[in-house]
Amino acid sequence: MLALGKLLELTLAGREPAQKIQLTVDGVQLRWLSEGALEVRPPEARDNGSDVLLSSGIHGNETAPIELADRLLQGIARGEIKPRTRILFLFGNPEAMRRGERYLELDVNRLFNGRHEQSIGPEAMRAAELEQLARTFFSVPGRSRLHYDLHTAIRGSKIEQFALYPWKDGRQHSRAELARLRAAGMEAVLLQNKTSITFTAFTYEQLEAESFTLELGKARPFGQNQGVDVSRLETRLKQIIEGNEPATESLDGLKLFSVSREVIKHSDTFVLHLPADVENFSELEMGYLLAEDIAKTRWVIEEEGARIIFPNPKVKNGLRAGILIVPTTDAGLA
Ligand SMILES: O=C(O)CCC(=O)N[C@@H](CCC(=O)O)C(=O)O
Ligand SMILES: [Zn+2]
Repeated sequence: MLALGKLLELTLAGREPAQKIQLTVDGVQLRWLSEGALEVRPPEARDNGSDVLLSSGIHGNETAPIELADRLLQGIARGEIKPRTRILFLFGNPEAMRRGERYLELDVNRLFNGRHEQSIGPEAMRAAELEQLARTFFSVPGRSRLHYDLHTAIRGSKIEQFALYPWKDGRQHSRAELARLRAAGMEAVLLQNKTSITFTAFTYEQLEAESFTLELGKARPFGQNQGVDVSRLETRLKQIIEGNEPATESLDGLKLFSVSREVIKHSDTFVLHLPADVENFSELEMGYLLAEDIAKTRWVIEEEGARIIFPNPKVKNGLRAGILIVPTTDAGLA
């Protein structure tokens, strides 16, 4: 096995490889770019013109996606997976991965689209570096661009695997990409309707990639992910990488949601009226008092069919403490 196929091992050990470029037996180039960052380039004759960014470990304790990326990269390094796409593997927050924590001081996934410029510290610098790595990778004109940012969630979920699709003014969400996600095992997609400061929002809004945050189950430590079934996603990713993806147009069984409101925590007096173990996608009744904050701010459910995802009263002031979502249709898809 090539040393660069062990990017995860290198990253967890905080080591730089002696050799930065290696070739697999069938001529695939692996190039180490920076800590937790490696580019895969197929031989020119095999290149199908697609660029795929696979990020994981943006939150250091979300290990199932990191292990999935590691398996794919090892398969490539051993010559078992034969890529026809360029691929950029990124482990988002190496120091948090080493410590088994979501983040150290700042949530990296709230520092994109320029937000890192308003902060200091290692995570702000890492977000800037990730933006630069993604910008360089997606700078070749005329190629298709796909970004999957792989996560697991803090809590259990009534819908286990789902995607979040960023938004940009004047750009329509793609039905073909949703069909691809359905085939990869996603059960629901949340269609965003405003700009954001996450990694996928950056690559979608600024780099013209088709970008998705994928939630794959509940976050657990390394080696304890038997309960997170990524088999359908893994199969689809291999097919995308090898350029032999079966055609699919079906959205059958895929639930679509849109954002009704983001619940923003404004002060330390913020209170969320939900049990600590509430699951993502839990339904909330009309009239339910969801949260209270400074200056008698009240969040009362006014939407028919409302559900909550990512409820988290512990976020820093000014950040999202949950998303209220409602069912939507496929009417706006391109
Ligand atoms: O379980 C949670 O509360 C958070 C899980 C997670 O990390 N989700 C991502 C979603 C990113 C997006 O909105 O596209 C995050 O919160 O960063
Ligand atoms: Zn995450």
